Amino acid sequence: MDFHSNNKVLITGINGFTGKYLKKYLEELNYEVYGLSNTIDEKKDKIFSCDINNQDELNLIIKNLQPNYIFHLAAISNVQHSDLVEMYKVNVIGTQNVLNASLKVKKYLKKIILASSATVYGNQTEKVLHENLVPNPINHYGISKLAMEQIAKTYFDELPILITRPFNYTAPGHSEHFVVPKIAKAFINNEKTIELGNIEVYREYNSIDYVLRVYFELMNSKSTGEIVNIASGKTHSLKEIISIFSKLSGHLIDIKINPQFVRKNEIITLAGDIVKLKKIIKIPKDNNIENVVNQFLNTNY
Ligand SMILES: C[C@H]1O[C@H](OP(=O)(O)OP(=O)(O)OC[C@H]2O[C@@H](n3cnc4c(=O)[nH]c(N)nc43)[C@H](O)[C@@H]2O)[C@@H](O)[C@@H](O)C1=O
Repeated sequence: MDFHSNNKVLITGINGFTGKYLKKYLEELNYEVYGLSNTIDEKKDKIFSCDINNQDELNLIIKNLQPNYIFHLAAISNVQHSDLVEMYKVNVIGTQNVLNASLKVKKYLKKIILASSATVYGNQTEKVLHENLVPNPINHYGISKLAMEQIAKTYFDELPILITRPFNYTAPGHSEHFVVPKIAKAFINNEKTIELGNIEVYREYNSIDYVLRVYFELMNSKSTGEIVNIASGKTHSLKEIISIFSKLSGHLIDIKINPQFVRKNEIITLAGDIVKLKKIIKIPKDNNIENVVNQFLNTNY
């Protein structure tokens, strides 16, 4: 008789921003959560030290673990990351390695969720981005994520893969390489000025609770062999974000434009269409920009 548990989850990049939140969320729902991390030297509890660019190491861990679900979150996620070789190696080849290793345990697997990115769309004429648009990435990060998607599609016949395209989301614990945590830190430290790049840019800044809930629902949905946005469709300009921080903190800040932070290849708007997502899952309600800002303001930096 097979005593395999059925609720074993493996998260790659478990010590990253989303990985840490997802681990906690799934453990609270009684899933058995394991992880891979390249930021630890040796195995600690259920977290294995593993570089996804080491195929042999990956094969061994995944083969022994026999997970039922895999969330592949390990990636270079900073759009401006300067080491392009590393970016392509981790985002593209790393994904191929995870999928290769997954083939060895495919009889146990119910779902592999891949975190691609909304940046694969680039700048489009459509205001709201739906999954049938032809991707048009304009930076290496988006290109690496599109390459990752294309590779994943070649495994669709063999593995239960769902490719997700998360739009921007943030929460405390997110690196200050990203704009909202950077703004939050300036407000919390009562700084007089903040230096930013392009501020006439529009992004969704979804809450982590929203994204975790969507991931969970997708993991338990029947959907595989396709691509779906993790989006809300609600965008905010950076000016608006600053004014929400001002309103909720009672603190005013001057914005200085620093050319160092101005991106040449800029995506002006990333607003996701949620029609397809809605067909697969029930959209969670808890997604409000003021709650996102308050989460930051209530955190010590
Ligand atoms: C969907 C996508 O979402 C994220 O990528 P991102 O949109 O590049 O995120 P961000 O927070 O770095 O920039 C947001 C906007 O804000 C502008 N901006 C202005 N001034 C500063 C500034 O000073 N710093 C930063 N970081 N951005 C600035 C910047 O030019 C951009 O227009 C990642 O999670 C990525 O992994 C992902 O998949």
